[in-house]
Amino acid sequence: MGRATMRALTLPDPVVTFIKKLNEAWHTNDSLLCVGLDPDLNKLPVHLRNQPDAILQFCIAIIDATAASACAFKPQIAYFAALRAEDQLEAICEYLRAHYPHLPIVLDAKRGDIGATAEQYAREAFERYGADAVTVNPYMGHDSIAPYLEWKDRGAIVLCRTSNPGGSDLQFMQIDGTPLYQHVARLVAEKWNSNGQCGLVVGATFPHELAQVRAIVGNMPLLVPGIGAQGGDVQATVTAGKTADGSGMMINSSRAILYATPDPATGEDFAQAAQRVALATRDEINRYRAGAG
Ligand SMILES: O=c1ccn([C@@H]2O[C@H](COP(=O)(O)O)[C@@H](O)[C@H]2O)c(=O)[nH]1
Repeated sequence: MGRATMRALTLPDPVVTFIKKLNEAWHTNDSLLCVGLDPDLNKLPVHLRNQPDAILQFCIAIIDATAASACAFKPQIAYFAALRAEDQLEAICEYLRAHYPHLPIVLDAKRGDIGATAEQYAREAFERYGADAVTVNPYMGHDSIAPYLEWKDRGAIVLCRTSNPGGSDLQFMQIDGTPLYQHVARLVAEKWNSNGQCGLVVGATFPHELAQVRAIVGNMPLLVPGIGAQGGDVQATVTAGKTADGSGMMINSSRAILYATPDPATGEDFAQAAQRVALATRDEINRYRAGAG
């Protein structure tokens, strides 16, 4: 298990809010790239696959290789839960806090439930994993989000216009002549964000909608998945979603970075390949941040 076995529990500094940490990460690393941690055992290099802590070793190698190019890390909880590897996710979050305390951890869990259950989900994200922010589903309304907002120093990132094609089924429904995703954006910006801790998920696969959301929510941070494996256009994404100072987004890429190795059969150089792609993606994003506005 290497360095991560020696962990003592450290939690995020309560006076450093998610938003402050994210702002500093954008500037310190000159990056809007969020590296997604979606470990799929079948895609891991063969020399790691049969090890009991394969997920942990793989993710730590990816983190060390890409941290200098990233503004955040986004572990997707399903990849860990499906493999009964939540203990490895805990160790990964602990490792991130210990070695890269300036980079926010965004737990992608897309939780949504009644308030009493949401309280437990919030504890899971913020206490168990020590995440700086968690993704949540707005479908059940304000009382299902309120327990996350009680954690004033952490972020709640609300699904708004998701990157998948089927997102249009509901998110494009017209209500009073306006699509539902815009109602969500307005609701979060004007009501739910009273403590300034909210963000929105908007897919890079829909740059037009990304621009619409940016116009509604001002400088609110947006988590933007959909470049890389999903084919979203980087230039269109940055142009549509950046704030006046050329920041405002965590543009996520998972598979394109995690499985960048040219030889998945041996995969010995997977971390180097990930480093190369992360750096190139960060630089490509940065090319379109200049001349912001
Ligand atoms: O609208 C959404 C919301 C979340 N995701 C998540 O982001 C990553 C994308 O992975 P890639 O390999 O870069 O496609 C993944 O964890 C999704 O669950 C999203 O894609 N779209």
